[in-house]
This record gives sequence, C-alpha cells and structure tokens, in this order.
Amino acid sequence: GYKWDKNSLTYRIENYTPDMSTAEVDDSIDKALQVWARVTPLRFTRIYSGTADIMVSFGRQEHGDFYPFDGPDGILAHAFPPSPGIGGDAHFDEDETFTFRSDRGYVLFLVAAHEFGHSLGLSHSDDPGALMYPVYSYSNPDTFVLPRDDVNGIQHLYG
Ligand SMILES: CC(C)C[C@H](C(=O)NO)C(=O)N[C@@H](CC(=O)O)C(=O)NCc1ccccc1
Ligand SMILES: [Ca+2]
Ligand SMILES: [Zn+2]
Ligand SMILES: [Zn+2]
Repeated sequence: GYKWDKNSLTYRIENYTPDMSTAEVDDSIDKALQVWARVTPLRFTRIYSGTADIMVSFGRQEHGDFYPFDGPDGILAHAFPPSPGIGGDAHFDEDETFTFRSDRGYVLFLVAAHEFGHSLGLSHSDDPGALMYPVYSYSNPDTFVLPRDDVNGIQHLYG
C-alpha cells in the first residue's frame, strides 16, 4: 500500500554503528520518529525481539536486499514504503560516518528522520528546504523544526 492502515507502529533497532554510543543511536532513532509522531496520529513503540513494522539496521555493500550500498558517501541509507515484510524497514550505510550532534559526518537523527519519511509513505520533495529533499544538508538537530512541505506531505497521508 502507500500508507500504513494503522496508527500504532512498532520499531526495532537490530544492530548499531560503532560511530556513536548505543545511547546516542537510540536517542537519534527515537527523536527521528517523534518528528513524524508530533504532526500525525502515528505512535511508535520500540520492541527488542521479533519482527517490527520498522526494522532499523546498519549494513554495508550487499546487505540482504537487492539494493546494495556503495561505500563512503553517495547513498547514505534507504527505506521501504509501507507494506508487510520489508516495508517500512530502514537501512543505513555502515560505510558512512554517522554523528550525534556534530557537523562532521552525517547526523544520524537527520538521516533517520528522512528515511522514516519514506517508511511512512513519503517520496522525495523538490523543495530544497524540505527534509524529504533528496540530498542531505546539515542542520542543528537541537533546533530542528519539520519544514512545512513535509508537514503537508505527511498530513496529506495521515492528517
Ligand atoms: C536513491 C536513494 C536510494 C538515495 C538515498 C535516499 O534518498 N534514501 O532515502 C540517499 O541516500 N540519498 C542521499 C543523497 C544522494 O544519494 O544523492 C542522501 O543524502 N539521503 C539522505 C538524506 C537526504 C536528505 C535529508 C536527510 C538525509
Ligand atoms: Ca554510501
Ligand atoms: Zn537495504
Ligand atoms: Zn530519500
């Protein structure tokens, strides 16, 4: 389908990047989901075993689907639109350097928030200020506000 037919979704962090502490990864993923929960009826519950709607993992090159990663830079991550199975899952390229708050490397919170947009059914935006714009650009995670284009997009699906 093009959207989830339920508002309560589960997520599971399957593995961790060595670039950050586990607490920083957990916080980045949680905050990235909150970005979308704040403007929709969607609610996210973390589970620690079994299959979640949104399975979060780090991998490099060939990592189990037909979309191998490409080494440092280029593709940073990808996520699958809503559906059973791999739908909703978000994969992060382990050959990137992910960071918590620094502008050196890619801020995991920002990349994850973008990927979860895809996990919820959003495509890319042509608005250069949008989170769903195809190319990453650094912004301070502490002052991040979801741009209007993205709010409109997600509320069009789940508003
Ligand atoms: C064709 C897809 C698989 C490209 C892939 C992407 O959009 N994933 O959601 C990706 O990693 N795009 C790069 C840019 C690129 O490959 O040219 C990116 O920076 N995506 C992550 C991103 C984009 C905007 C804001 C935050 C994070
Ligand atoms: Ca890459
Ligand atoms: Zn993948
Ligand atoms: Zn994308």
